[in-house]
Amino acid sequence: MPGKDVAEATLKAIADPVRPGDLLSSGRVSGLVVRDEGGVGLVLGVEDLARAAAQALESRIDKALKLAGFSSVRVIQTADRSDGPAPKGSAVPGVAHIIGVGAGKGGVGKSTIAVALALALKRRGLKVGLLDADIQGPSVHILLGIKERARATADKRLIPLESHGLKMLGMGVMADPDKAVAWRGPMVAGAMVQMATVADWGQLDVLVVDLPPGTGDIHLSLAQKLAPSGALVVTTPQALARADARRAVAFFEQLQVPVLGVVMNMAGMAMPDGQVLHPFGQPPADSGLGAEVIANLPLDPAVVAASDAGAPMETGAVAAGLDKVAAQIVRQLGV
Ligand SMILES: Nc1ncnc2c1ncn2[C@@H]1O[C@H](COP(=O)(O)OP(=O)(O)OP(=O)(O)O)[C@@H](O)[C@H]1O
Repeated sequence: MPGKDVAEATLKAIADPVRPGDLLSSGRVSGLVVRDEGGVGLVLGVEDLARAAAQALESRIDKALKLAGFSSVRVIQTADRSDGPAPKGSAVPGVAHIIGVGAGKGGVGKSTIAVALALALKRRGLKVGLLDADIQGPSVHILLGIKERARATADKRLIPLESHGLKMLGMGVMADPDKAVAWRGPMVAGAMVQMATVADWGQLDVLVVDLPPGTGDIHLSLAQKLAPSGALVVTTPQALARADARRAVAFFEQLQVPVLGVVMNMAGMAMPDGQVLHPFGQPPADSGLGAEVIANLPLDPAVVAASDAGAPMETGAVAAGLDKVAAQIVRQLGV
């Protein structure tokens, strides 16, 4: 299976049609991801190319990478929006803003924080939906204690389930939740986009999307198809998790999804005698993540019990931390 070095060498061999240098040195291509199954994905900046030239370049990249041995090539064309106005709204009708919650590493509490963020936004009086985009490892329905399955309207639109004042959809509430386990990346991403777009969400102020860990097809599709207003990255203070979180921050930026902030989860654990333990290390003064740490949340055993009971906590230190995060996000998005 060809690796990232092969993809880079292939792109370096193609001259940029307008800028000096090749497709990599000119900054034309970013967000290069090579997947285990032999697929490759990248972001192609086309702001200075006419439509026909952009299409021609995309086909040239597709052909060259397939010739180099990649089984599938996914190119996302973007025009630079960095100087543009504030986000105008999502690509899902009726949904004002979409916020992705991601993490570089698994198990850092991303789904727990996605649920807690959705509840904090709801407490501010907003209409909030929650989409579990972790198609192959869904857990949001468990965290919310949902046992039913989603039904569809007569015209085949999915009806989100309602729980704890949120609307929710995800693979875990579909008729056959285990069928996605053997799906390839593009099918998984397609399922996420379908759940987001072919659902009757009604009017939502915010749709929170719990992304799978890492950087892959789902993240690319979120950026390309759903026009998210921003992303939140969750990590623990552990160096291993922070290294992956830094990659996740960089990936969102390459996809031109603004990173609204980083949540440092399990950043300390208060003992009954007042001592604070740091099982995942002390949060460093300079996180080096490339985005602002907007909350340090404690490790609270009550959160584990509440998660297992399907009754997420709406009080306590973690919920209070998320109230501050929600307030900041609402300000950033102008909701
Ligand atoms: N602040 C916290 N205090 C205590 N436990 C927590 C906290 N945040 C998350 N957890 C616990 O950590 C575990 C992992 O959380 P969660 O499933 O949300 O992580 P994740 O990053 O979404 O994992 P995955 O990558 O597998 O989807 C769960 O048992 C959860 O209850």
